[in-house]
Amino acid sequence: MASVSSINGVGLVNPEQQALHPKGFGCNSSSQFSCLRIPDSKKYTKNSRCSSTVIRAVNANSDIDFSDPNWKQHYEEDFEKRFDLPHLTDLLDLTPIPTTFTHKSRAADETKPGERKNGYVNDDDRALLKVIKFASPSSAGAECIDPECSWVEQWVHRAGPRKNIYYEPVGVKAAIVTCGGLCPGLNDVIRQIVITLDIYGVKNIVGIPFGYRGFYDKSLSEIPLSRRVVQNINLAGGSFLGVSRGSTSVSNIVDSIQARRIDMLFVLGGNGTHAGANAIHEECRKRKLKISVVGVPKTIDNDILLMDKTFGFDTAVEEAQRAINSAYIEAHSAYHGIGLVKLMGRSSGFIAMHATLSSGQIDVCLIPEVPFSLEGDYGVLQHLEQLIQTKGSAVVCVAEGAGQNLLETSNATDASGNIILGDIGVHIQQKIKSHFKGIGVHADVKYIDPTYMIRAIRANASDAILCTVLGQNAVHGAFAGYSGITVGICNTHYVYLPIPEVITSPRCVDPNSRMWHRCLTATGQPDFL
Ligand SMILES: Nc1ncnc2c1ncn2[C@@H]1O[C@H](COP(=O)(O)OP(=O)(O)OP(=O)(O)O)[C@@H](O)[C@H]1O
Ligand SMILES: O=P(O)(O)OC[C@H]1O[C@](O)(CO)[C@@H](O)[C@@H]1O
Ligand SMILES: [Mg+2]
Repeated sequence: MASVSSINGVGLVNPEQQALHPKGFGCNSSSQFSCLRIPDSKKYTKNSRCSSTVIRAVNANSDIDFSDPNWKQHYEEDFEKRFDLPHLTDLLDLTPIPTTFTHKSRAADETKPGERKNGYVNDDDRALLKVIKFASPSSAGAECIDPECSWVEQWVHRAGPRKNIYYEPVGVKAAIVTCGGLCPGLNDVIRQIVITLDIYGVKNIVGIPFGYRGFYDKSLSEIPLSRRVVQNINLAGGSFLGVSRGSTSVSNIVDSIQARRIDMLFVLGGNGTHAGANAIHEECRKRKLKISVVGVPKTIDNDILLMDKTFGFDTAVEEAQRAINSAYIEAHSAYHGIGLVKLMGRSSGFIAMHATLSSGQIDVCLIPEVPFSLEGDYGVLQHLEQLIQTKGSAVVCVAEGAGQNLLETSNATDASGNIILGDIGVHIQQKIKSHFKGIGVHADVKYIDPTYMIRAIRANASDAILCTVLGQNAVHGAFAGYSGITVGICNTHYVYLPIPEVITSPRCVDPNSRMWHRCLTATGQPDFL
């Protein structure tokens, strides 16, 4: 179990600075390099956008002395410490009790005591975070730690129910809160957390309404939750509890948690929400409270580090197909038709990239991680001109965070401090229209912005499964006595991760990755610079 000092604080809200601050997570690493430590100076770059410059592994590890024959051992030990999970017993003297969580397997113990089917996970079980051994730094998408690209083992903690727990379920009050923007699957996670708590024997379960606001807005009351209440909530999109952006000081939130006598807090949200959850966890530790704070990462943007994917992403990609297909049909049915679809993705182009790959109908995919020009010989407009000449139509997919350098920025922020982006979709639409008018060529431009429609729907089957497992594991993590952790899926295995490790920056598409290259192969688009 971790000592406080082994947890990298990554500049989260400190006690002096607890009020919310403007932020715009600089996109400093890609999925490929996500496990590597980002130099402190590069963390939480205020209001910077997702950069196309991926920090290559070797640069990120420039503080390692590779001439030391034991560097790998040091790295692996350091990694183990970084991914150690904060536990209530780090600060409190607690005695575990046998778990109350069992599967309903009849003959279980009495006949074969050694063969219980309840399958508890051992605290020392680990999952391997990275599974490819790159032969050379020049291998496509290589993630290297040293210049030779040696094999280094990086293990993270396996999620699941433990044999011993640190709470007597009957006395537990558990709370669930959903923050940030909407995301398909929020209700599935809420539902599964309630059901799993119920199986442990927890009777006092509440929802905090409208995100962190529910902790300080006196006009909002807790929502009692039970199996019966949540039974069908997964059939609808949105959040049964409501969401919000913006907040009060962490100290006020923890005062509220204490006043409500909450023992376990399940926090569903993106990187901002997780920064808040970690700050709440740190404040609880400071006050020596026996409270477990467990996150469940939520974002259609898929921009949380280290995870295969976050829930809601699959659904978003699937729903985006409807918009892309409409744009394609409009474009192909019109004389010189150009379809343009804007998809969400503030810092990362995962939705745009995957929707492009999935649809097979996109000619140009534009994402925040890859800079592009509209004008000029190599610009997007010139390429569209060629497509109109050769194919007679074209379809463009753009992520909302793409090409922000082409727009005038206001520096305005939302209630959570996220920069309000310029509308790249409208900008490109106007540019296409004026370009074709300027060259005297007819073009029929149809712009579709399905962003909120994509976010508000219910989870598809694959996301619903992910939500179910994450919800269960969140509860197992809290009963196991962990706090300041989040749940995720790494290489198809379910794991617990210390919150700071997943929010040092948004996860971004690596322009050198095989996936982006596959996307380029699918569209046939050139570089636009
Ligand atoms: N650094 C921080 N410390 C404490 N609380 C934070 C921090 N950043 C954001 N929050 C709070 O977390 C909540 C959600 O943050 P935010 O609006 O950025 O959404 P998010 O969790 O990043 O999700 P989304 O993916 O929808 O943007 C807000 O109530 C916000 O005030
Ligand atoms: O309009 P809202 O609710 O602030 O949310 C918009 C943001 O939500 C996200 O989907 C993240 O959840 C971003 O891609 C987008 O910028
Ligand atoms: Mg966010």
